[in-house]
Amino acid sequence: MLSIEEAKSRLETAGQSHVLQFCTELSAEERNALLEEISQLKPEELIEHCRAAAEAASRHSSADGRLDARMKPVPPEFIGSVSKSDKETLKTWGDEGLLQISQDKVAVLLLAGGQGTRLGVPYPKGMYSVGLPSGKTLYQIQAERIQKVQELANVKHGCKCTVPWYIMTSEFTLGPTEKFFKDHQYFGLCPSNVVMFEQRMIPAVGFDGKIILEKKNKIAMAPDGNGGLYRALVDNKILEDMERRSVEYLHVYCVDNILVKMADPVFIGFCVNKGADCGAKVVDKAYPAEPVGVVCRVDGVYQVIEYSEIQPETAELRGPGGELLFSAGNICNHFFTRGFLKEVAEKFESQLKQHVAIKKVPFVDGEGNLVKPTKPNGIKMEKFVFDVFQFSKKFVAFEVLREEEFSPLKNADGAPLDTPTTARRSLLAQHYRWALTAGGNFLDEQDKPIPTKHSVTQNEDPPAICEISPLISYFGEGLEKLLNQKNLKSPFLLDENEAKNLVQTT
Ligand SMILES: CC(=O)N[C@H]1[C@@H](OP(=O)(O)OP(=O)(O)OC[C@H]2O[C@@H](n3ccc(=O)[nH]c3=O)[C@H](O)[C@@H]2O)O[C@H](CO)[C@@H](O)[C@@H]1O
Repeated sequence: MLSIEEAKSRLETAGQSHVLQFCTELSAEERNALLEEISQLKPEELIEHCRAAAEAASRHSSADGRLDARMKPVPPEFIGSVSKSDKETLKTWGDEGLLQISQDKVAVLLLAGGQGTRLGVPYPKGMYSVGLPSGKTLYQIQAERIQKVQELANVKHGCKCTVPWYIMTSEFTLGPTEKFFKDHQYFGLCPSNVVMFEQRMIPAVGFDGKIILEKKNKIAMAPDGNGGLYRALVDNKILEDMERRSVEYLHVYCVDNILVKMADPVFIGFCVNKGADCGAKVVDKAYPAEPVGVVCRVDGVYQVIEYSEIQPETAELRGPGGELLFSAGNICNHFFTRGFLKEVAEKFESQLKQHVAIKKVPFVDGEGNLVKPTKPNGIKMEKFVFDVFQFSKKFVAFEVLREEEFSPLKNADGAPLDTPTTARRSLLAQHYRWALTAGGNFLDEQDKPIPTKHSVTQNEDPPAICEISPLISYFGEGLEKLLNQKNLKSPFLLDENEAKNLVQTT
């Protein structure tokens, strides 16, 4: 640990002496906590960080840094598409993906270091349960999809493969996430195949370039954005771990999409077949202001322009047929080869753009009183996971169906969109469709047939409640032998026990 003198000189060099202004009032324990935080901050990096933050904030308010004028849509022929591909092609990609999975070459990597401020729960988002009949949390659903995709590859190729699960956490999420997994016996996965690691935290800075103190002995720190992944991979020697396990392909995804297809064989197979080193799943944007980034080209280079950084006029632009010009909505599902990640981590990480968020950051004033600002007073700097696309030698985009693959949980119930209710409904609507396609008939509590509805929106519950465990079906496969011509009483929960019952009654 640093001594007070060392901390003083470090902070003086960086022009941040005020961080120790309450030092004499602190207990030994409180002082040590502050010294520990200061010891994490390297003086050169700190100087650069505070300078860049203040500069970025002044640029932020001007229009200079905007890319809108240079944005071009991704040409349609460069986007692979689920809806525009025939069954045979989709099967070829899916088979390729399962082959790679069977050879232990595929891993998933979850970005779970965010604070989930909009949802407003005091624990990591993955621990959230959206109120499904099974009560499953997002983490449990994801874990079970990993088990199922392993099983699909095992059955097809007669192997016993592993899809390791890397989970990037932050100071906010590591402890509770670890505990949650332990308390739930890793949801049936082998603990050694679930690798949690922590991203870095960086200080929030005021408009004057000074670090903000959130308590007398605590710097206001925030995770360095999901693009902090690349530094975290190096800090925690994750690329070496991947190499040891012979992992070549990574499916990187964000925590809150209840429909996420873990290690999606079709996406992996598509990217591998195209020889891509980097790829992104996209959906057609639902409406111009939808809070999703758009995949586009700027000066011929692929990149995502985040929803917070695009002008509303640009988002509204339409093509000749009335369709949105920038319609390739980023769903934060990325494909990377290990080789590409290594190159980024070794050569390009320092070139990643710093994105600026101007926020209200609670702080202690000169007298030590806690102030909750009513106006934004602080700058948080973040890197974004997709900012590495520009370094790709072969980038591909893959358009998937929203109703099958994207329903994010961002807001608390009461908000119009992306809530626990919309997430639950999306999953139940999907399982309802799968059950109907498999030939099931739904009955109500009085054993009366429930009329079929072929299109269910996010604003309503499906006419019958049906939840299918990921351990039974990954993308709707294998249900016909269980459900064809069966009467299913709503609410119907198809888990392993129910599957056994159904087999016995066939
Ligand atoms: C920067 C980024 O990817 N933005 C995408 C993200 O936006 P959005 O603004 O929704 O991004 P979130 O803040 O939810 O973060 C996305 C993911 O990154 C994780 N996270 C975030 C911050 C951090 O420091 N560490 C960390 O691991 C979060 O836990 C989450 O799993 O998802 C949308 C789809 O739902 C996309 O359209 C956006 O383009």
